[in-house]
Amino acid sequence: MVCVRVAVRVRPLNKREKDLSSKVIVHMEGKTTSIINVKDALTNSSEVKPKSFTYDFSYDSSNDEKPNFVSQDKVFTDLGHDVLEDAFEGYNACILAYGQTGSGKSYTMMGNAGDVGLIPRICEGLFSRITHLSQADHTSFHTAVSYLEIYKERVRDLLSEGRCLRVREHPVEGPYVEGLSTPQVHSYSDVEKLMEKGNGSRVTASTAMNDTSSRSHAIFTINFRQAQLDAEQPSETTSKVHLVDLVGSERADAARGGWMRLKEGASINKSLVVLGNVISALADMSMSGGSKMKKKGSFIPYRDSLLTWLLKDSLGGNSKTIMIATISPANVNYTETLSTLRYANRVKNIVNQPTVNEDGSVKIIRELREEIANLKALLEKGTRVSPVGPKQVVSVEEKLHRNEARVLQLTQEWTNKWRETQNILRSSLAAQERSQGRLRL
Ligand SMILES: Nc1ncnc2c1ncn2[C@@H]1O[C@H](COP(=O)(O)OP(=O)(O)OP(=O)(O)O)[C@@H](O)[C@H]1O
Repeated sequence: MVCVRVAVRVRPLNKREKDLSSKVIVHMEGKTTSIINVKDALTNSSEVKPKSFTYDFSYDSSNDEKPNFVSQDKVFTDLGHDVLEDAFEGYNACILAYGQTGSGKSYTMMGNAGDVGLIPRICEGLFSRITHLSQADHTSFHTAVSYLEIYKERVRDLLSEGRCLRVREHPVEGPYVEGLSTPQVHSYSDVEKLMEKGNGSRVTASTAMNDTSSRSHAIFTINFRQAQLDAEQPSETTSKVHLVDLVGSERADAARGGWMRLKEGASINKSLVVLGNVISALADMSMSGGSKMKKKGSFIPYRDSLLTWLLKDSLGGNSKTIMIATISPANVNYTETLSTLRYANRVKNIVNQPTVNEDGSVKIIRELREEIANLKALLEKGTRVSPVGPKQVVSVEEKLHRNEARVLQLTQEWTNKWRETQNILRSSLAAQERSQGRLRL
């Protein structure tokens, strides 16, 4: 069981805030983020105390001349590296960016040209590790990505011209988007092209806080599988990495900037309200050690919005999850910033149960091998000091032979499947190279 980790990141003052002669009211020291209400400070300075919150990380990106300034690279080193580590160990991982419009969610997740964010850095890191590992041993990798947005409670496939799709639930695998494009990718440049295509399809609008404000939740997912045959012991794990840029968290308010149509506002609001409800229910449950849920028979309302339904595993389930809450440093955004800090504080209490996603037959082979080792130890003991009767030794021997035969058969089946996958991979790579004119025949 692990808690959701939370990072808070403050951006520099933007033009609008500077034009309003805004004051910087957010300060960070170590893991602590403090906020002062400037209005209070002006009326009665002696009684005003900053409100302080402690998170796993407090990132000050407000001024690159400050000694504690946190760059895109530092965010990746702290958080992105862990996500890569999780993926290679076979865990699911998720990063969610939450915050007011224009506070830096897209900057943190996607970034700007020349100053890219977590998603491109994680994908680049993934392929540089794959290249390194493929040279060192016989591991094979399969990577596919998808990119969708949820706009007005509808899922749009960003890799397929924004086609609207339905969400369904598989009895074992859980919720999924039916017909979502999940192209296989062989290199970082493959991913770059897809990201560019997807980003171009996102619904954006100009707001008072942000010239290109995203009006939807965007979920970029990496489906990653690795398989290896080491000393006749196969290993195969899969990992799903969700990288999520949520819509601005301010309340739906038609008066704010005058840009938000009511219907859009209401549905954007709805999914964030449900996300808040899910987070509250999960936080309450973990704070009461699970007893509250059992007693009240209540449930987590994942299905009340598409966002929470699709992210069910990431929130309270099988995933190592990180939330990055982005905030503005300016006094004009005091109320929104304080609400984001409180929200992030609540998320810290969510407990997840990540497990390594191991292939079913590989798991059986590993368990059988463990049992074989135990049986052998038992037999050895039996022949030396004879603690078990001869009849029992025979049954242990029989069991040992049965297990060894089963391991041999399963390993053979798995190896055939592995070789087949490698062949498919090789021919798909060759086809791609041919189509790009790189292969000289
Ligand atoms: N840490 C930062 N350093 C420098 N510039 C930043 C930082 N964070 C955000 N910005 C800039 O602020 C502007 C708004 O940021 P961004 O688009 O990431 O906000 P957002 O939270 O995704 O907003 P929305 O919800 O409206 O999509 C952009 O021009 C971005 O480049």
